[in-house]
Amino acid sequence: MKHIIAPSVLSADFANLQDDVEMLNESSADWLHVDVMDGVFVPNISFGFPVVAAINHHAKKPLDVHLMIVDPDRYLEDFKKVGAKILTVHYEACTHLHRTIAKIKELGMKAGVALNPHTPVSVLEDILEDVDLVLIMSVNPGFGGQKFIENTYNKIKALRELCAKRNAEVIIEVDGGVNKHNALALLKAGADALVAGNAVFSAEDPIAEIAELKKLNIEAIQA
Ligand SMILES: O=C(CO)[C@H](O)[C@H](O)COP(=O)(O)O
Ligand SMILES: [Fe+2]
Repeated sequence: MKHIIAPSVLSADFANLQDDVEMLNESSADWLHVDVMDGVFVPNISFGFPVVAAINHHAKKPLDVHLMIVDPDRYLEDFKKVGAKILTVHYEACTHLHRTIAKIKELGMKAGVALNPHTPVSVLEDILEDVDLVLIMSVNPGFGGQKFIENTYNKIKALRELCAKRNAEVIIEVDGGVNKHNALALLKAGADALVAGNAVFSAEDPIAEIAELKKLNIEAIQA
């Protein structure tokens, strides 16, 4: 278990992005989660390379880039150039996932694969040894601030079992509707990394909110 907290800048104030990135630098966050949406794979467009580069320019923590785009192979090198340290593609968006994962690692980034809520973890059985991270979507991707899907707990547990069966070490990340009320249960189910957008940025004191999520981590380790 790694116990990583990754606030999602999708919920930041885009007109004052530098302030929010600096706030995250000062916080106990481990990674900055960066959601790239193309308006095709998901029904929303977020931002592209110049914005990711600008975030990276001010960030003192690794960028955990979540690509919600079709045919991500076209842009892997570009995301490396703008500062991605962890690059996650969607299983549903890749025709040759094994090749895509190999290319991400060849470029010197950690390679992740994301699953939509309807996609069972079993589809990853033959790629588990090759990936560094699996991102389980706990909402349908495309927007921040959505309601957490409860079946996520079953998926985390099933993925943990699959990892044990295949003797694979992967970081299990959960993304969507995560907050201080469900975080501990997610960690206990076997999650290593939690993404939180709305919960952090809608809080009166985002730094305290992140600290609270980190504190839950400590409780989980001790449990
Ligand atoms: O990938 C995402 C949406 O597709 C975001 O990372 C996710 O939704 C985080 O936001 P919130 O915590 O507000 O649900
Ligand atoms: Fe995300």
